[in-house]
Amino acid sequence: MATIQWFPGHMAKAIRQLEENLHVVDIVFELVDARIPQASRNPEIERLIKDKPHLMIMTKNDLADDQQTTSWIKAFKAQGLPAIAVDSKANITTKAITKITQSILADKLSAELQKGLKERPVRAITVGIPNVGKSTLLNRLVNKRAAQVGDRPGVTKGQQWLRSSSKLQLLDTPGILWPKFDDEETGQALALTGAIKDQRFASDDVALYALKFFRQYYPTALTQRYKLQESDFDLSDVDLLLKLTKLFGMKDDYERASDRLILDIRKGKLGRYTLNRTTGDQDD
Ligand SMILES: Nc1nc2c(ncn2[C@@H]2O[C@H](COP(=O)(O)OP(=O)(O)OP(=O)(O)O)[C@@H](O)[C@H]2O)c(=O)[nH]1
Repeated sequence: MATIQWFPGHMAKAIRQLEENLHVVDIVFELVDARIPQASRNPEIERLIKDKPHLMIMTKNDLADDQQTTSWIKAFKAQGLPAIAVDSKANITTKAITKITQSILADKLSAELQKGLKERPVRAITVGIPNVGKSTLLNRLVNKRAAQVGDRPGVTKGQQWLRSSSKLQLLDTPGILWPKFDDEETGQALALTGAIKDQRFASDDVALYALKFFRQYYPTALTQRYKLQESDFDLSDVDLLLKLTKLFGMKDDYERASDRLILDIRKGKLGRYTLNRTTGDQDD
C-alpha cells in the first residue's frame, strides 16, 4: 500500500498555528467524517487540544448509517466528548451546533456574567483532516452578510473572526490535521470515502475492500444496486469483482470497474454506510 507523504515542515507549521489559535478560542470543533469517525480522526488531536472544551462534529451524516451514527455519538460521549452529527447542507445545522456549544460552555458563560462581565459570543475554531468538510461547515455557520468582525488581539496575523450569530464567532482559518494510518484498513477506508487522493492507492485493492465490507454489512444494498443473485455471494471477493466488471460491460478491465464501484459508493448509490463500526454493534 502506498504511504502518504506528509511534509514534516507543513505539518509542523499547521500544528504551530493551531496551538497559537487555541489560546484565543473557547471551544474546538473537531470535524470527523460520519462514515469513518475513527479513520478521519487525528490521534494527536487530544494532546494538542489538551483541556480546551471540545465538540466532535460528525460531518456528512446524510451519507452515513443512522444507527451507527447514534452508536458513535454514544461512544464519544462515553469518552467525555460531546458529539453531534450534521449535514452541512441543511439549514438546521447552525442552530443545532450553536445550541450544543452554549450548553457545553454554560458554566463558563454564567460564571462570567456573575462576575459582571458583558455577555459575549463564544469563539470557536474548526479543525479536521483535508476534505472532511471544514469549509462547507464554516460557510453554513457564517452569516455571510455580516461575515467579518475584524481583527482581534491574539489572532494570527491575517486571520479574521467570522460571525455566525450573536452567540457564536469562528476563526476564518480552519486547523488542518492529517489522517494517520498505520494499518491497511484505515487507509482503504480513507481512500474509499475520498479523503485521500485516488492515485495513492490501487483502485482494485480499495474495491476489494469495499466488496468485502458491503457483503458483510450491507449485502442487500450490493445485490439491489447491481442485480446480483444470492449465489453470487458464494464467489470470492476477486471473482465477484470480475463478475461486476462483466456486468458493467467492461470485459476484463477490472481496474475501470473498480473505479466505477468506488465512485458509486462515494456518491451514496449503494445507500448510506459507515465503514468504521462501533464495537459490538452489527446490523443486517
Ligand atoms: N453529502 C455531504 N457532503 C459534504 C458535507 N460537508 C462537506 N461535503 C462535501 O465534501 C467535500 C469536501 O468539503 P470541504 O468543505 O471542501 O472540505 P475541507 O475540509 O474544507 O477540505 P480542505 O480544504 O481540503 O481541507 C465537498 O465536495 C463538499 O461538498 C455534508 O455534510 N454532506
